[in-house]
Amino acid sequence: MKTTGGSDGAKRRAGESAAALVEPGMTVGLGTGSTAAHAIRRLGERVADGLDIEGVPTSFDSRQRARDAGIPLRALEDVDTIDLAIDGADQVADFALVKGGGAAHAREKLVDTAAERFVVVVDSSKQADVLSHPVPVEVLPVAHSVVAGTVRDAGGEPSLRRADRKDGPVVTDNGNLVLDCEFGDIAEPTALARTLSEMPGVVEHGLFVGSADEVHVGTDSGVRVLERE
Ligand SMILES: O=C(CO)[C@H](O)[C@H](O)COP(=O)(O)O
Repeated sequence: MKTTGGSDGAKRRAGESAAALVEPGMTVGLGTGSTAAHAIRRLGERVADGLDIEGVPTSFDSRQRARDAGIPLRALEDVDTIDLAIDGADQVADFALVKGGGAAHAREKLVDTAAERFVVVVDSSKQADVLSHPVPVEVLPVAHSVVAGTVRDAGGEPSLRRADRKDGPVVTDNGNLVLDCEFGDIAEPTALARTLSEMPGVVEHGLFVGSADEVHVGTDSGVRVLERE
């Protein structure tokens, strides 16, 4: 798993803080990434102590982690309600997020948006006044050149995500490709999200606007909890 952002201790504190919100009987969305992994590990410990929950993974990686942690799982297609989702982010500004550093944002958006309560877990290096992180855009493989052109027309600079340990592109859990799209400062994330969603060939993009209810920010000494009013 790629790791970005701040210290592992800060990520652990954020993940464990969110895991403490889970109550018996809940169906819990399990996010992807190194911070969400701490929440999954902690939930596994609570399950071993008798907590009765079901997890809904957002990726191959989070499913493997949850299995290893001993969390009973349900597939996304078998679930109609999710009580609480815990997921990481690449950048957070005023409850708007850029996600998809692990190329899992399509399923993450399904799970996180469906959840009654969506709790974001980050370390403080992910906080910003204005979003500026490149936006991952998952595209149908045949569409990557066309979408790259459309992104340029919209003022972005796309770059096909390449795999580290393989020649060629990253292929998502859904069999698609990812364009990381640089837009500079994103002053109006809602408008950009709509523009990206309307592009033919786009499966899902990593701008999450209006879905996060809480952000648990891990620091070197504790956790700051931000709640949306
Ligand atoms: O969106 C994601 C995966 O698609 C991750 O949640 C995001 O990349 C943050 O990861 P990490 O906690 O490892 O920094």
